[in-house]
Amino acid sequence: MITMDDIIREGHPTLRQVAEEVALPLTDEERQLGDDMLTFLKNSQDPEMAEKYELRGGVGLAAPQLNVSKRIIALHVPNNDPDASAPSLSTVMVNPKIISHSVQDACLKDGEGCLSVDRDVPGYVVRHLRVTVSYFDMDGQQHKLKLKDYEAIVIQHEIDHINGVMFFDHIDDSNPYAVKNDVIIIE
Ligand SMILES: CC(C)(C)[C@H](NC(=O)Nc1cc(F)cc(F)c1)C(=O)N(CC(=O)NO)CC1CCCC1
Ligand SMILES: [Zn+2]
Repeated sequence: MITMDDIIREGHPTLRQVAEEVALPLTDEERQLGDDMLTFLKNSQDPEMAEKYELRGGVGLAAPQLNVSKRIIALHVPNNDPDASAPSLSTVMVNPKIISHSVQDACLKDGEGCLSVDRDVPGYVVRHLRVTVSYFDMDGQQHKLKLKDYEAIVIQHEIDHINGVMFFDHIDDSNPYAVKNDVIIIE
């Protein structure tokens, strides 16, 4: 199973590479990797597993964070209302691509962190409020998905990783909380 020891940290060159497109059908190894990535996210959000294996609660993970420079990401975004059983978004995406996005930008009120970054980097990370993403699932089926708000932020953070971009690259160091007039601030 994947633990925090398998996640490479800021400074590792693989985090700055543009990851390779994945040929379809996936090899068994690539399929196993996708499964393991999604399982890590589920484990990280399970209080017992997170405590037992010292996992940081994660909502998204990209293969380059496991030192695998391939365009595979996993997302496991819990549903806002706690009693809803199903998460709002739980999937592995192969060769994900943003095919359109809103003019409207947004950022998380509390800024962002990263499983590969062991320090706090304050500031607003301005992203698109809404995105339309094309991707393949692990069976090779193509999907087109419209996401907004927090889910859109998460997927943009993960797609950045397969392009060698880190969240703090988007922060204006001279004024970390600078926002152009109409950026939606997501609570
Ligand atoms: C870096 C970390 C703080 C662990 C961040 N989690 C998070 O922001 N909140 C969170 C965690 C949960 F488990 C359940 C929940 F509803 C919310 C995260 O997983 N990522 C993913 C990452 O580092 N991917 O490479 C960073 C987030 C910043 C904005 C979107 C993803
Ligand atoms: Zn990250």
